[in-house]
Amino acid sequence: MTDALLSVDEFRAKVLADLVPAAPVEVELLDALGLVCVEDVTAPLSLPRFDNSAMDGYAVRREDVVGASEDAPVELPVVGEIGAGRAGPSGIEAGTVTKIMTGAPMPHGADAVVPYEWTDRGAGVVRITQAPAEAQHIRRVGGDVREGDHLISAGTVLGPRHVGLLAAVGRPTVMVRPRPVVVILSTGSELRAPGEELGADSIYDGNSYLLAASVTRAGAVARRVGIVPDDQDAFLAVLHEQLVGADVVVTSGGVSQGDFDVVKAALRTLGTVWFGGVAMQPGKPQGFGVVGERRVPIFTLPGNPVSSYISFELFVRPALRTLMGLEPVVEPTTTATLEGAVSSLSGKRQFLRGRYSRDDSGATVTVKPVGGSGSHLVGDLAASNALIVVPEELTEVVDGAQVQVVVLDRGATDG
Ligand SMILES: Nc1nc2c(c(=O)[nH]1)N[C@H]1C(S)=C(S)[C@@H](COP(=O)(O)OP(=O)(O)OC[C@H]3O[C@@H](n4cnc5c(N)ncnc54)[C@H](O)[C@@H]3O)O[C@H]1N2
Ligand code: MOO
Repeated sequence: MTDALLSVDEFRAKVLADLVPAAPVEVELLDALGLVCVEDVTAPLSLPRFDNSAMDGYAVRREDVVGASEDAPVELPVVGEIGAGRAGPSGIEAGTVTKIMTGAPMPHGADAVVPYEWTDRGAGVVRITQAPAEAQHIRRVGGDVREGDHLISAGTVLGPRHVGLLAAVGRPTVMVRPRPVVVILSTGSELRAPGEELGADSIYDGNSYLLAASVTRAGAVARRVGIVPDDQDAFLAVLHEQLVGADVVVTSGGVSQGDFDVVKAALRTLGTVWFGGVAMQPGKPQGFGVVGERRVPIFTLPGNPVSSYISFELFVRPALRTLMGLEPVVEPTTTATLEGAVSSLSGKRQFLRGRYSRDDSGATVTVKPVGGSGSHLVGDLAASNALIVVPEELTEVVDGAQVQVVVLDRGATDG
């Protein structure tokens, strides 16, 4: 790679330049979690749908029980029972009560509810020892949401509470930006699937799992294809087969200077994928472009596991978010005090693994380096929860300095 390196920001801008949010689709409610709603949702009905009881007890006419107390209890005949969703008396006459359960519709004529605790729980005749206030324990129709109310604005990222509200007003589906389907291919003749026998020179394919889990965590759909050997024809055949229904392709490995760097060699023949270096460590060799008739975006991530993961976080994740109509991630996200000194390469943005923590007040944030800078260190990667960012111009950062950290393990909808 003799060409000048792109900066991290230049490469990310290049990746995001032509990406636009995917066309909306209608999905079932649980599939909408974490997705961007593209409709203004209004209430098709009121909540509560009808006046109903907030307590298990008796529906009464307040004027019949107004003087009730421990010293002067009122006794009234019980004319029936209304359970939530179970038919019961639709009204009560003066001088009578009906049992009523929480959520059951108020019968005509009743204007308050006396909870069981203020009575002897009588079945034929009930003894009431406390009078309810006007309309006490009645939940009014439309007291929460009125038919026609604006409930959710287009652009809202749907969380569990939105999903619950949509269901509560009877919506089985909602219009959202869909989850991109991301095909994940690991290349390397040394790779074996977990569970398979290893030869003397083979290793397990961690990357396709690392990337598939990252895709899922980002809210997209991972289609983990697994291992493709270092063979150009085999790689292109699998790629074209997998393009059906794919919105994004992510490969790992085969993009550096090696004699068997299959991804670069194969995709160069297509002429639609850029390969070059980015001024960062880990993650220098990168490729991005489009493949197939539908011009599906493809990321060719470096094979070293830490490089692959960090490249995903910096470039693929913002791309997936863009396709989903979410703001691309803005990093670094937090300033922290470095506990320990670190060194870095001049002219490259370094992303070191760290563990960051906040004190109880949340005011003091510290970050400790975890392991070294080697991009094969998956044990340390798993032990980290943040990336310490050392800017291009620095080669040393002293103990106690303020550094920028990228917080890892964010969900689909947070920054
Ligand atoms: N002469 C040069 N050699 C290398 C350079 C360079 O500039 N000049 N760059 C180095 C850097 S930096 C990186 S990063 C790697 C990237 O190499 P590739 O993308 O071609 O990846 P591979 O060679 O296929 O693999 C690198 C490394 O990662 C292991 N690997 C690959 N795939 C997986 C997987 N799915 N699961 C676990 N581990 C995987 C592979 O066995 C290698 O050890 O190139 C440097 N070399
Ligand atoms: O891009 Mo490499 O990640 O420096 O090992």
